Amino acid sequence: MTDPSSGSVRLPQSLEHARIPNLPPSAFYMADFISEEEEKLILEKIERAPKARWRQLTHRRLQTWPSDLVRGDTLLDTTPLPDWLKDPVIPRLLSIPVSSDSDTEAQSSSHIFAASPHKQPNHVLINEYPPETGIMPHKDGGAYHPVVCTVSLGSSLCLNLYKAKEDGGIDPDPVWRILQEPRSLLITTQDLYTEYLHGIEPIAVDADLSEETVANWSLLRSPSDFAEGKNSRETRISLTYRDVLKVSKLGGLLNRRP
Ligand SMILES: O=C(O)CCC(=O)C(=O)O
Ligand SMILES: [Fe+2]
Repeated sequence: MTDPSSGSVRLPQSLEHARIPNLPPSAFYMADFISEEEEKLILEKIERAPKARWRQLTHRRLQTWPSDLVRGDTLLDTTPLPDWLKDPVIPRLLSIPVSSDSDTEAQSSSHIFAASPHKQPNHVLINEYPPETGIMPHKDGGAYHPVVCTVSLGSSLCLNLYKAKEDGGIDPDPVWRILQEPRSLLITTQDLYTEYLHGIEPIAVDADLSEETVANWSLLRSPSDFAEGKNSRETRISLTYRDVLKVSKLGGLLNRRP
C-alpha cells in the first residue's frame, strides 16, 4: 500500500471494493484514481487548448472532445480523442474488473464498459466550475450508454442526486450527496443514470458534510479535511467520459437522403 499523502495512484482490486454504500445501484468512487503529476499534466493541456475550444456559458465554460455531437446525439468519427485524454484514464479504467470473485471468471475479466457498443468511452466533456458555479439538476439523456465516469481535478465539491417527482418536477432537496475530491473517479450507472437527476449547487462552500450526509464518506481520501463539516471550493475541473451510442462517418451523414 502506498502512502495516500504522496499523491500516487491506488486502485481497488475490483469495482465491488469501490462501491458507494447506501445508494441505488450502482455508483463507485476511487479517491486516488490519478496521481498529482498526472493531474497537473492534464490541467496544463486543458489550459493550453486554443481559446476557441472553450464554450462560454453564463457562469461556466466547457470543452467538448473530440467534438460536439451533431443532431444532439451523433458523434462524427473524424478525429479520435487526443492522447492526453485517453492516457492514463481509459486504460486504467478498463483495467479494473467489475468483480474479483474468482468463481465468476467472465465477470472478473470484464470491465465497466464491457456492455457498451464501443467497449470504451469515445467522448469527453470538460467542465470548469469556479466557486459559486454549478450545474442545474438534469439527466444525461439517451445519446450515451448509461455509464458515466467523472475524473475531478483541482478542487473538491459535492454532486447532488435528486429524485424526479410524479408530476415531472424535481424534489428540491437532494436525496444523496457525493463528495468528489481532486484526482478521484466517480462512476455512475443504472438507476442513477436513468431514474435520478444530478446537479451541483452554485455555492462557495459545501456545508454540513459528515458521515451521515455524504454517501461516499467511507471512501474519501481525506475525510479529516472536512472534519469541520465544510469544503471551501476552489476552481474544480471535471472530465466526463461517456460512450456516445451513435457514431457516424461524415460522408455517410452528408449523403443520407432526408
Ligand atoms: O461536472 C460534473 O461532475 C457533472 C457534469 C455533468 O453532469 C454533465 O456534463 O452532464
Ligand atoms: Fe450530467
